[in-house]
Amino acid sequence: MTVEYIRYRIPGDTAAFEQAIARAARFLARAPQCADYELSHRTDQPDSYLLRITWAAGSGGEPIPAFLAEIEPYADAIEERSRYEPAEVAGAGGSVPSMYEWAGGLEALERLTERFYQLVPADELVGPLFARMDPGHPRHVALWLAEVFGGPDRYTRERGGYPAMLGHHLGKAITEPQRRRWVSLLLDAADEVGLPDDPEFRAAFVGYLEWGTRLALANSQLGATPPRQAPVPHWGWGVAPPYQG
Ligand code: HEM
Repeated sequence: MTVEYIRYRIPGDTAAFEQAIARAARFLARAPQCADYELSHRTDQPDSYLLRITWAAGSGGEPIPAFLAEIEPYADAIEERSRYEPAEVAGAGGSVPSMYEWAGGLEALERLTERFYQLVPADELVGPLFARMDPGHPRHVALWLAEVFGGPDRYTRERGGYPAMLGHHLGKAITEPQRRRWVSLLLDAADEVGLPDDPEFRAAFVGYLEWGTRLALANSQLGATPPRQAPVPHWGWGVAPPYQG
């Protein structure tokens, strides 16, 4: 993930500038390589603006021609344009903890997946799928969940990110009863290891599991052609944005 900052000084019509950026932003909103964006202006210098664009992990921030065409008239007003990579220090601030923090961090997610993969082998529906499971599997899935729920991006850096995760499911032909059992066993494990059981956390947690397992099922069917490249999804407390094709 990279974050691009574009700092503008607009001596003239700031309303026209904001409208131009709003038009340009429609193209950011539709671009899969854009994870987030925000325009703000300096409190003590209202003609000084900062456009922040967060490029999705693994995307490289490929140019978006329609977006660039809209901001082109303000090219001379750019005072600084630079890209940053997030360092290790990150958080959501004091107001809203990430689901990762709320769950208890990596240690709690590892307890969850360790217990889950103790339950799995004995299960007649999903056990056979995991017969040749890599011994590091519980830890790898914990790293994935950590990244999804707002923790460090270690699955991307250490395990190959979305393409690797997808590769593990391709051709497995997961059935709906297996999917349901997978979710059910994971929730049993969540209760057993004492993951937070408040309504808000569990609603968001189950929301991700439903979404993720339904994708895993679809992607695992013979002949499925899921996207081979995509960022690791980031799941938060609210609802998922609408699927726009
Ligand atoms: C939210 C849903 C899911 C998540 C987050 C998830 C996560 C993962 C991850 C991260 C891996 C790769 C681990 C590694 O890097 O070594 C993996 C592999 C795998 N997953 Fe899933 N998975 C999900 C759903 C499912 C479902 C529903 C099934 C089957 C019922 C399934 C079966 C498997 C199998 C068989 C492997 C390969 C295990 C091995 O042989 O090492 N997954 N999963």
